[in-house]
Amino acid sequence: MQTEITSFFNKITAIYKAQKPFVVYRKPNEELVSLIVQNNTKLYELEDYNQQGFVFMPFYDNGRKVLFPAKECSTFQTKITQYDTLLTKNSVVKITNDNNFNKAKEDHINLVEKALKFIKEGKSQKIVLSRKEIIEFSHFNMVNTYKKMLKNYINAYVYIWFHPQVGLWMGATPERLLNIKNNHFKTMALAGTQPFVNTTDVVWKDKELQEQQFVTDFIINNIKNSVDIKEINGPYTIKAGSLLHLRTDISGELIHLNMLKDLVTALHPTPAVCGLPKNTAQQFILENESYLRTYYSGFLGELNMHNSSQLFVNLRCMQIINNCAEIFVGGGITNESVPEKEFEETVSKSQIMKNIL
Ligand SMILES: C=C(O[C@H]1C=CC=C(C(=O)O)[C@@H]1O)C(=O)O
Repeated sequence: MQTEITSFFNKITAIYKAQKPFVVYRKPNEELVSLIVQNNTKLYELEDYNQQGFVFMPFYDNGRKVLFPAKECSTFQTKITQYDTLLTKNSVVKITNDNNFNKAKEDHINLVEKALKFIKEGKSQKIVLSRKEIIEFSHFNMVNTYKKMLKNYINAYVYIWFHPQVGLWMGATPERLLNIKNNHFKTMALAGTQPFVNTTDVVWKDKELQEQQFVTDFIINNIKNSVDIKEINGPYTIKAGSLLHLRTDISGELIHLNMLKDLVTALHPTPAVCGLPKNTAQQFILENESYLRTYYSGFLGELNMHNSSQLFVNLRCMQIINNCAEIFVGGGITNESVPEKEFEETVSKSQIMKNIL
């Protein structure tokens, strides 16, 4: 078993060295780790939602929607039950210096204040604002970093995704966008954050309860005419690394089978990563965040594979560029937000990625 796992990880290293497009992923609370390797280096763009394969989708509609088509790919799988035996050698990390930290703090607080003014003028109810933190390291070991992510974030969707024309992304996301199997669907509203301190039995403030309710209401309102919602369960507290979030599960049945595109369009981007109203918030983000999100807060996953589609929102993620990790972190701003606290929340979120580097 151990040799099988070792050769699985050696394969990933070899494929990356050969610069072939690939994705390796493990779904939340599962043992199976899947590796999909595209047999050529072409960049295929998703043309319609009936295609089969693995999608990597941007936050903005104008970004490249990448598909690893099933018919151009080979799949390998392994089961990992014992995480303790996985090697966890450290990468050597240089921590960002204080000047960068202070500048990042000032910039983020200014951005949150601008959004707060916009919200208080009645132009929006919620805007999710993010920033990019750059960590420089002298040595990076992709596979060991991934092993640490697998081990530490059992209830997350943990992946590495690579295409030579797009780059190398890694993440451990707690948020499912959509799961469709036959005529059943499930999705979730995930928002609100506080640090995990020994217990999940915590009290949530009105700000977090409201920002999460915005997401639940948005999802229900946007899908209720095209699906039969059978169950709404929540909000309840979940642990994601060193943080807690509020989550509501929403599931039910599709009215007809060919609904994937309609549902994805109705859901993405939810107010968990964008805001309300959707277009106003997205415009605000585009005009005011000082960088382009590209694939952060987009989504990824299996499309029409094994009779199901399982898509996850790309959060708690980073892009590796040369000897740097660019870590993407954001949080929901409502009229009750305190700018300094919002910055601290992004610091806690980036720590989740830093812990495994
Ligand atoms: C936008 C992010 O998180 C979302 C998911 C959970 C909690 C969130 C929050 O409390 O703001 C965000 O909506 C991120 O991690 O970058």
